[in-house]
Amino acid sequence: MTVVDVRHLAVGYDGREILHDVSLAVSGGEVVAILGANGSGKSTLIRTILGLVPAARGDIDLFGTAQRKFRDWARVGYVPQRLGAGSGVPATVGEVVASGRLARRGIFRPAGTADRAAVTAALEDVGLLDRIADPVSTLSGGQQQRTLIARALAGKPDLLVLDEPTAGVDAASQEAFAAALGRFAARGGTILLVAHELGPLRPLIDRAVVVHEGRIAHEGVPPEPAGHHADPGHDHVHPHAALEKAGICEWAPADRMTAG
Ligand SMILES: Nc1ncnc2c1ncn2[C@@H]1O[C@H](COP(=O)(O)OP(=O)(O)OP(=O)(O)O)[C@@H](O)[C@H]1O
Repeated sequence: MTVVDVRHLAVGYDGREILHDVSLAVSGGEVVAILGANGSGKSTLIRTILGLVPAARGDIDLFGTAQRKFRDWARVGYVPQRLGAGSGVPATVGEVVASGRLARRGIFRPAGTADRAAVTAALEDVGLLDRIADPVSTLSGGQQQRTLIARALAGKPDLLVLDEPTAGVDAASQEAFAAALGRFAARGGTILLVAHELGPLRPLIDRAVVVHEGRIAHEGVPPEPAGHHADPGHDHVHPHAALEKAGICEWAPADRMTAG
């Protein structure tokens, strides 16, 4: 079953077109990474898929239903770029994760046993159960990101959409994050994620889609790990030239890899 089907999508802001004729299909159980340089339109693509940004042209289907008629949003979990450092959110980790249950239970019905169990399981999954009562503001950036994935997992979605989940996140959190996503994928979940660098997520990725200047420039296996490109005999003439052009080859100097 095709979980996300995007056809000939064009999107713009204030009359300036950002995405031009983008088509992308994600099958059930697939893990797809959207790669590309800063400003290429990756976030715009997933935000349009989620209905957060209107499309100028083209069609989007979710789980076989036209997005404008789609109502089953509980099947979709979204992990945004980050909570925002110093946003002063007074909520506890447990409350943030519990908010991921709202689409499942409805705002006016109190949380039940299933909701509490889902919150506990999701926090356990990302290794933060011991922080359930702590204010999120006391967590590190990486732990806050893990709280956001726990919030999405608590809703028991079939599709997880993540925007740069590991950008600027400490190594321990990246590993915990990758493990939680791996378990979600192993249960048959579908993942669509935006990334600059795949890092520990690489083994999970079935397919990489490279967005360059608002178009899909390349689609296929994820780019080679840094070690291969760092080989002194490596002449940089390789099938991933499109990736290099898009500025996302992972061996690129760090100063060209500014996090978005
Ligand atoms: N709400 C908005 N209003 C106007 N322009 C926007 C808006 N959001 C994004 N843009 C512009 O659209 C272009 C694509 O942005 P987008 O965030 O989709 O890129 P990206 O590939 O996700 O970049 P990054 O890796 O930096 O997050 C950029 O030029 C950006 O400035």
